[in-house]
Amino acid sequence: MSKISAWSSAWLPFLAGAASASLLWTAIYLKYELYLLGTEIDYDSDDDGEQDSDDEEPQSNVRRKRLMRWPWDKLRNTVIHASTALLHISNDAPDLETERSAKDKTGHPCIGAIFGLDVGGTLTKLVYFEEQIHEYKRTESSYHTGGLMHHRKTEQYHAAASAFQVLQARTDTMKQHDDDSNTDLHRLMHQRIESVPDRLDEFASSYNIINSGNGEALSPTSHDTWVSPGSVDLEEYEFRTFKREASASSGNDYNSPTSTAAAATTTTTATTTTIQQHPDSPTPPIKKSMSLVDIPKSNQHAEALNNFYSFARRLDTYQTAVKEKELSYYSRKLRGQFHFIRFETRHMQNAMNLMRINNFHQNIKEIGATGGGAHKYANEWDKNLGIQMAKQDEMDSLVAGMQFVMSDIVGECYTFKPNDWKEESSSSSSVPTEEPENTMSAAATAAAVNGSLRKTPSQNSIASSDCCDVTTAAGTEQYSDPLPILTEEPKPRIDQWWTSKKVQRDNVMGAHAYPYLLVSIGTGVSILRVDGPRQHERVSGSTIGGGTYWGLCRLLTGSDSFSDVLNLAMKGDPSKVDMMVGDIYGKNSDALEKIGLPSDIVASSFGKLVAKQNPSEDVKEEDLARALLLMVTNNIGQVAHLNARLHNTARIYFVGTFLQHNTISQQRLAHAIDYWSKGEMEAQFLEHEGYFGALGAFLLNHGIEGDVVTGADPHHVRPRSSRGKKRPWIKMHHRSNSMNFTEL
Ligand SMILES: Nc1ncnc2c1ncn2[C@@H]1O[C@H](COP(=O)(O)OP(=O)(O)O)[C@@H](O)[C@H]1O
Ligand SMILES: CC(C)(COP(=O)(O)O)[C@@H](O)C(=O)NCCC(=O)O
Repeated sequence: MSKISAWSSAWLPFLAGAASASLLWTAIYLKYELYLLGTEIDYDSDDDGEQDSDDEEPQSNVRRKRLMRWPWDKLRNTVIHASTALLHISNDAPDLETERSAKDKTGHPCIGAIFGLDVGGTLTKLVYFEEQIHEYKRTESSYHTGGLMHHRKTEQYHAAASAFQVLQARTDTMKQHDDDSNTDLHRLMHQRIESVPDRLDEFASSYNIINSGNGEALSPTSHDTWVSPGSVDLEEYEFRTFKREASASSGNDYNSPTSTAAAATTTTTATTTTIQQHPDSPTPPIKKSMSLVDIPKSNQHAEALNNFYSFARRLDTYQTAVKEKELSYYSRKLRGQFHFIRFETRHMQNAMNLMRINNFHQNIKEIGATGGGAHKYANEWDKNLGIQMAKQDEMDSLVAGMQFVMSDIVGECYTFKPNDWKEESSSSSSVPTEEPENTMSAAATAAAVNGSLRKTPSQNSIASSDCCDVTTAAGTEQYSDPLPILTEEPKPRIDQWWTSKKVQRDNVMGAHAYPYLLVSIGTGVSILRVDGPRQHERVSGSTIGGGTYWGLCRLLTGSDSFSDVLNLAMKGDPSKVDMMVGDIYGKNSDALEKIGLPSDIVASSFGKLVAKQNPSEDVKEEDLARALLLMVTNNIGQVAHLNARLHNTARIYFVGTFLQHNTISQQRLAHAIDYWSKGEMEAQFLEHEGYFGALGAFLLNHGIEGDVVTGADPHHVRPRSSRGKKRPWIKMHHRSNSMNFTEL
């Protein structure tokens, strides 16, 4: 004890002195820190995350401040800027050359294979593919447990799930032109959870689907609740598209991880080794992934992919880009999920910045790309991101993407019919009553997908080629007359079309599908005649397209959102600005009968404004938005109809983002084509209308094309020459709508 007191009396004064000195230093230091912190808040008080101009020549304390900046400050800037996609590439970003050489090194993850890009005049569309591991596991186990029949049944469930989700969500979103509906998302997510393949039976029972287990066709127990795909076509389809690698027959162990990798590297060549599998043949060996898409599976790749997927899942928080969740679908052919994103091309710089700030560019070496912007922006992408655009032809991509979707999704196509339109079939007990467009029930969808809706006799002229299903596609060399003669003259039904209803159409595949006219309404309009898989020609176009409408609307209305403009147009009254035939001739003129024009159709779009003292008097923005929409749409319809006549195509598919959520134009086009063709032609629309280019770029970049895309037997596609006509004039006269007289 005495020893301790002696020790403390000797050391205590020293320890106390040291402690007080350290307290003093700490106080001085803290005061200095607080001073700096105060100055630092002032330093970036505008909170813009940008360095102010006086930073160029910093004072010594400012230099010190910058070193001491709180880490969250930088983080916050990144988050804020990234979330609004307004970030400028910082000067201290990694050197692109270093990144580029890293990408070139073997083994560096390159995830560009999952993308397809379409850079258009107004919008850039991005498609990405998410391979689904669960799916092939399920497929594999279904072979072992339930056999081939069970496998086919599960395929059908899944196809139905995809179709149902897309159709249902789209039907709902069309009620309201809302880009990003959380309600839809919530509902979709709920459905998707239910459709997890591992819980397939619960999923099926939740929709009252009979799972008899004997391979019979699926049938809904209640047509009010579920969509059943046309069972026959799906079963056939299954056998036509089943792929087996050539190496499968050489006894590979498809379950071993090494063979999975080997299989993955050769999957793209599987397109040439399609084997027709008959139901009675022995259970085939199956590889781990049946996806045609070649996505390498190293850990590094998996991590890079996961990074991107989790980013993309959050993408709806970004203002400039929209992820179209209602369009996501599971591809039966490629065994994975497709997702769809778009942003305005004028925000390209921000999009590149966003990729850079999230470091995605480090893992992307090349990307399948199409559209004019794939050429225009190729150098910028290379320079800023080190990403090469693997350019795919715009029209090839469009056709490939469209035909792929039509062979992959049940119920992709639809048209509009006037409300007095009735089904032909008398067995209407199983056919639900259709409801007007925008309220199409699941039941109507179900019947439509089943192909149970029939045309009226006056529509039968095109029914023979229109209502065939995928199964009848291959093997039959029947070419119906594209423009058959009508026995009875259908009456024009102008008024009813304004409340026309959405009617599903079977996806016409194979030889019966051709020829058809494809009208792409993007910024401008391109018109193609399609004669077969990869057999198409751009026959015409029009400068009056979606860009015309949107550009003029920005001038004429105060709106700067396309969906707002569509909402305006819904409320508008075009007769406030359009001059009707009756306005010129008087209401009941006999002369009108002679020239064959009713008095209540438009004689001149916007013509009424000519006669008014003050053109804007009693005219609202919504009237302008509506009249303009009809003007542009009528013009497109007319050009399309004339081209369909010229090129002998009874079916006209209208695609392009101009039509997205744009029921007015779709109804109008359906009416216009029916009216002008006297019922001989039909306008059809597709649920993924704006994304075929991007999807096609993805597919073509993987070499997925031809019969794999279309489901058609190429031997049964009528070659162009078989029509015995060469049409050299097409190239000369119809390629462009904007005449260039000096060249003629
Ligand atoms: N959210 C939107 N923003 C801008 N335009 C839109 C939007 N939604 C639909 N559109 C219409 O779609 C057109 C672009 O269609 P799209 O097929 O993407 O063509 P492109 O490839 O030329 O950009 C626009 O000109 C406009 O009429
Ligand atoms: C030039 C285009 C092919 C570009 O396609 P888009 O981005 O408009 O979808 C298209 O705008 C177009 O075909 N315009 C009409 C040109 C004409 O036929 O006169």
